[in-house]
Amino acid sequence: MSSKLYGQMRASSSSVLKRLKQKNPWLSQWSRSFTTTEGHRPTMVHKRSLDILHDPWFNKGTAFTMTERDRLDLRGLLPPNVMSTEQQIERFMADLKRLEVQARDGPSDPYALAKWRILNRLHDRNETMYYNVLIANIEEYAPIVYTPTVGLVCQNYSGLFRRPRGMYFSAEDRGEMMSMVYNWPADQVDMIVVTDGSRILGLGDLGVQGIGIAIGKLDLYVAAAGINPQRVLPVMIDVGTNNEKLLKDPLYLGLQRHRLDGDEYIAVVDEFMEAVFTRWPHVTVQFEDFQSKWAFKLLQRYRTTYRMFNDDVQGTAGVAIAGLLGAVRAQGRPMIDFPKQKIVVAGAGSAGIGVLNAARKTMARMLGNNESAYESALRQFWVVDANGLITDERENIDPDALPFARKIKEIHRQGLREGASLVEVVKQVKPDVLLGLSAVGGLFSKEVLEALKCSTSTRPAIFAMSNPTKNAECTPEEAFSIVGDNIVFASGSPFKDVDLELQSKSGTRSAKFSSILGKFFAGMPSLQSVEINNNPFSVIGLGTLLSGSRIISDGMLQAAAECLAAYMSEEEVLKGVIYPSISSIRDITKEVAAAVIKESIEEDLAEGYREMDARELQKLSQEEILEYVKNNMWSPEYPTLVYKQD
Ligand SMILES: NC(=O)C1=CN([C@@H]2O[C@H](COP(=O)(O)OP(=O)(O)OC[C@H]3O[C@@H](n4cnc5c(N)ncnc54)[C@H](O)[C@@H]3O)[C@@H](O)[C@H]2O)C=CC1
Ligand SMILES: CC(=O)C(=O)O
Ligand SMILES: [Mg+2]
Repeated sequence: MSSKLYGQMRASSSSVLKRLKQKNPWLSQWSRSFTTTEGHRPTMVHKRSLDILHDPWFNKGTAFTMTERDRLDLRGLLPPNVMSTEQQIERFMADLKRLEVQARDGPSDPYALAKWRILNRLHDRNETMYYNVLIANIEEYAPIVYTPTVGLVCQNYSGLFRRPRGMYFSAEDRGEMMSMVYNWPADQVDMIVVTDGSRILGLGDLGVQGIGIAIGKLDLYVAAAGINPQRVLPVMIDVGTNNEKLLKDPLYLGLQRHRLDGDEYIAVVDEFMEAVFTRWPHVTVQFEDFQSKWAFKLLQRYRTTYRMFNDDVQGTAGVAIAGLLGAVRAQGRPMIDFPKQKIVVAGAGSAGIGVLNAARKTMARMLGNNESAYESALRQFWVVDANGLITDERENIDPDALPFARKIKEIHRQGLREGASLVEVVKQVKPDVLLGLSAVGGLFSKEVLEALKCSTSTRPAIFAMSNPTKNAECTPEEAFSIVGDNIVFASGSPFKDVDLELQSKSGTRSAKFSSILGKFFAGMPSLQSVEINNNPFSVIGLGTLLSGSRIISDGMLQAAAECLAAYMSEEEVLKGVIYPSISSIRDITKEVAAAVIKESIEEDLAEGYREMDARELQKLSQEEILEYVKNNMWSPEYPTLVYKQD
């Protein structure tokens, strides 16, 4: 193509772009956040021709310039019109939006799986564009790539599986993992999310199909925490499944045998950990959706030797603490009043116990951080599991739940008993907070919510944290319509906006609730409803990576929680808005990651990252740490590609 003709094409594409922007204001917003790569150092690739088009890390599709097409032997392999990134996204979005004409209602969206498929295909062919689409539309598509749709994806994975993503280590690979790990093409991996598929969201054992959760979480980490997608690795450890349906399913993709247990199970996970830390010594490994039986054991086993954390135990706890402190502030009280809160927790699994341990620790610190503070904090919790209220009369009590078992004498004085039902407990305790991590949809029934109306709090808080949407303990609509509008509400999965006719003293008014993705970067309420989800804790990964911390300490997790808690202004919190909007997720990430780095420096755990060694890190001021984080957050931009022979 002559340079004149090429120049005309560029000019015409810029006028097309202008017209597109007039028609679609969101495009202008997108292009502001998309910085040009002109003048940047080119990226060397060892591939040419079709190999590049088939590589999602390097593929730009129709956006390859004519000079690049010549340089990389792509000429003739693409339609001749060179498109701008804006045009590419416009074309893609037009396709995706076709499904949305009658489907604007989030979780019950009948096209959710179709949207996931379209996005997944884009992910397979062009990662840069995929993350541009996700970042620019995070509120809308986080519920597709993550909860609730990711749950549906995992349940249907055998049918949806097309191109493999991530790595699979199975019980059959024992003895081979140290070499297998070198089959992954990237020399650098910063973040691994690993699952054994034994407890996927609230959906139970989904075996190998649980890989979807590791993929979905990492998608958000890239979009929200600015982790480089070329350096993330979703992993499935397939030790079999105890899901009888999958064991009989001829289309099931995993090992069709019952799960390994005991020492055999540990040997597989040990081998995996050794292999990945041998090849990538600086990686952070996040354990996700392991059944509680293993979640705590593996955390104890590895946390002082490897850079790892368990998101369901520790990430959930961090975000819940931020929310619980926010709920105290929403009552117009100082955070230091947290140890006075009466908290009923439904669910004593990996997530529930993780939250309880962290809440106990936070209260104890506020009460003096001594033994008696730890003891007296325990009086603030009532824990209900599948067998009712847990007391010291319970037989075969899970050791992790043991500290929270109430003394039977004390409980009798409160008019309760071992195994008391949730509604009985709420009636007698009149709690400030009712928190659900039970995986039982509708557990906060009309009766339970009616009982909460007698709460002694000026503003009771309801955290219906179970996922996906159908497992939420109650909906915001139920909570607000039964308990009243003077509550704080947060959910684990997003709920569609609802207009409620709320009876208030001033008459009937309409309230709009919206929820967004919480845990990692919780909620985006327009009134009091918000999503609370451990997602903000991908930031732990970013903070750990950039500090080069040897391990992830309790202090680093606490620093992240406190930073998240302090993020909201007094005015917002008094309105019941206790978590920031997901649309500000990258800004929150920066702040929280900086807090994690600072803590790791203070605890003398930081060893530095790339050119920033430990000594340099220690010299950084607060502003410089923020700048350092910002400069190291990945953004989706096409690099200029230059071919280099191997
Ligand atoms: N929003 C968030 O950030 C997070 C949400 N979760 C969700 O929390 C739920 C639980 O996760 P895990 O603790 O790992 O599961 P788990 O299976 O380890 O624990 C579930 C607990 O709920 C209890 N339970 C069952 N039926 C109950 C009932 N009728 N009343 C009271 N308790 C009952 C069980 O006895 C058990 O203690 C899942 O739905 C998961 O998706 C988990 C992590 C983070
Ligand atoms: C959000 C999450 O980690 C869970 O539901 O398991
Ligand atoms: Mg999880």
